[in-house]
Amino acid sequence: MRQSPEATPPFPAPAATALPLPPALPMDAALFLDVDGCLLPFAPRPDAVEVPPALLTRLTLLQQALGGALALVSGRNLATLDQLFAPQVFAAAGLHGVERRRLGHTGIAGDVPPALVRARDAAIALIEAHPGALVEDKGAALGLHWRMVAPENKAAAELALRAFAAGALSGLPDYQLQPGDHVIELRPRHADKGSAILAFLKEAPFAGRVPVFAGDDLTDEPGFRAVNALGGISVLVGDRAGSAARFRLSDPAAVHAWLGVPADPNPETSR
Ligand SMILES: O=P(O)(O)OC[C@H]1O[C@H](O[C@H]2O[C@H](CO)[C@@H](O)[C@H](O)[C@H]2O)[C@H](O)[C@@H](O)[C@@H]1O
Repeated sequence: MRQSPEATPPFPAPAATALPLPPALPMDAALFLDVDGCLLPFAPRPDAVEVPPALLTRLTLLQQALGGALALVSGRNLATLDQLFAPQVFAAAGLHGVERRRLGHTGIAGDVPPALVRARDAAIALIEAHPGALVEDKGAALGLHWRMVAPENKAAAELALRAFAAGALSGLPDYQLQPGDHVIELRPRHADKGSAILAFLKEAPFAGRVPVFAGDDLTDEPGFRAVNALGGISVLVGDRAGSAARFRLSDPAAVHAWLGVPADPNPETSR
């Protein structure tokens, strides 16, 4: 995976592949799971992902076995997470920790500043010049994607979208850039995945349990640091260098195996 300039550590980082496999999931875990790139393999577009039935069944069983202490912690918004994982409803943090909802509670959606609406409209106009690029309107956050741009045009599209996002940020004082896998996002900066995990851990049924968090991308790093500080289990998915995670799984299929999802007899449908 190519790293964004924002992610470049100031010193050579240990190879991610040197990290050990995580231990078996403790039954007193408070389990926090990133979605894209961790539970689900990447798809060409944000709306092209599907949750395999076996994964949904296993997450539901784990939620029960852990006394409800399982939460999705994602860059997607809560409404999209609920659509993806329907008919199940999980405790969840959305928009990289900005939205948070305990089971049985209603999540609070962030306000959408007018400058973000203007940025969305300008981004929609901009991507006309970059076929394959797309704008993901997440309400209080905005994703600019270039995964589907033709290989020969990808670098130019990435450059243009990153420059556009950096420019739009100047009109959004409470926002920050969130680099991700073939995406740059504008999102509120008052929360992150670490603060969301810490907030869950102050409440039942998460409080007093061993925090466990698996994720793949830069947005997951604050979550890894929060879990590490509490002596929990942080699991990098993939081989991104410079992660604070202490354990590693190679891909979503390995995450499924670790979580106890029965193997798919037809792997093409779940990868
Ligand atoms: O925190 P996550 O649950 O990992 O969400 C991070 C972003 O994931 C989505 O984008 C990524 O996945 C797409 C579907 O596989 C892919 O097409 C895209 O290239 C990836 O960047 C989602 O669309 C974003 O809103 C999330 O912030």
